[in-house]
Amino acid sequence: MEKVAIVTGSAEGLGKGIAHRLCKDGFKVVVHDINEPVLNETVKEFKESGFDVIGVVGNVAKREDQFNLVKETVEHFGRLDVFVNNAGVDAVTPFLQVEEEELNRLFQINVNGTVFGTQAAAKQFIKQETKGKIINACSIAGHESYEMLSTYSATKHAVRSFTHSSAKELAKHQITVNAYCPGIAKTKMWDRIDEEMVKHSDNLKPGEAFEQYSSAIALQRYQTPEDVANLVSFLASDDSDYITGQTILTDGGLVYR
Ligand SMILES: NC(=O)C1=CN([C@@H]2O[C@H](COP(=O)(O)OP(=O)(O)OC[C@H]3O[C@@H](n4cnc5c(N)ncnc54)[C@H](O)[C@@H]3O)[C@@H](O)[C@H]2O)C=CC1
Ligand SMILES: CC(=O)C(C)=O
Repeated sequence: MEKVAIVTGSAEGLGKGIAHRLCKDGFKVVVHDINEPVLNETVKEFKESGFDVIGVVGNVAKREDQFNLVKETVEHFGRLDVFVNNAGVDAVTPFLQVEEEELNRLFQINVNGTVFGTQAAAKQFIKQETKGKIINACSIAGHESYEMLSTYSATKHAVRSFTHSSAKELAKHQITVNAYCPGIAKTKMWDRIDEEMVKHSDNLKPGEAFEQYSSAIALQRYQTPEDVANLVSFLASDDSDYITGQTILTDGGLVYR
């Protein structure tokens, strides 16, 4: 029996890399994103590679969209086995200038989105009477708090906490909840972070914030979506069945916990 996985925010970036890897691992995959045109391109590309995928448009911050995502998945593929809460957004702001709009936007997407996704997936696993795997996007910023990234870091600390508490509550249903904590990956997220850090600095040039963060990586290279997907592939596999409530760093040696 082929298993079914959902990856939120997977039209591009780390999510796309994760969805691609799960397809290669033999999963039927639901590619999901708020950005419909890019989502359609990714679904087309995956289908041309022979992968069994569908695309669903939605906003993780909306509870109804998250439950609808699971409903559409089950209607199409008949079941759900893995839910990856990958979608997330960033903000670069000096702490004294952080406004309510930023706090609401980041918490609604990064935290509420993860909670709603976890609830929707767990209810489906319980209904199916099967084990299930929930895998959350945390970050090095869920273990360490960064200057100019205070709201973002707070949301990722919250994701880490929800990973722990939901894992404790859902374990009796044989549902595991774990998180991957990437370091510095050159996706559009880091392009935006670099651009904003330059704006808030007197001496940084474009690319230099990314270079500064990357230069601290022990393995001496920035992260690729494949690096992240390697960990998520393991967390989605039966080999991780005895692991729950863990928020695992995959950062090339940057934050040590
Ligand atoms: N890039 C990095 O270095 C790191 C990224 N992460 C986390 O990994 C995850 C993926 O990051 P990236 O791929 O770098 O980001 P990205 O910005 O490159 O891609 C994010 C994707 O999520 C989608 N998305 C955004 N808001 C959404 C919403 N409300 N509903 C549905 N989809 C939405 C976007 O359209 C985009 O396709 C995020 O949770 C991020 O916080 C964690 C650590 C490091
Ligand atoms: C984007 C991100 O999680 C960091 C801290 O680089």
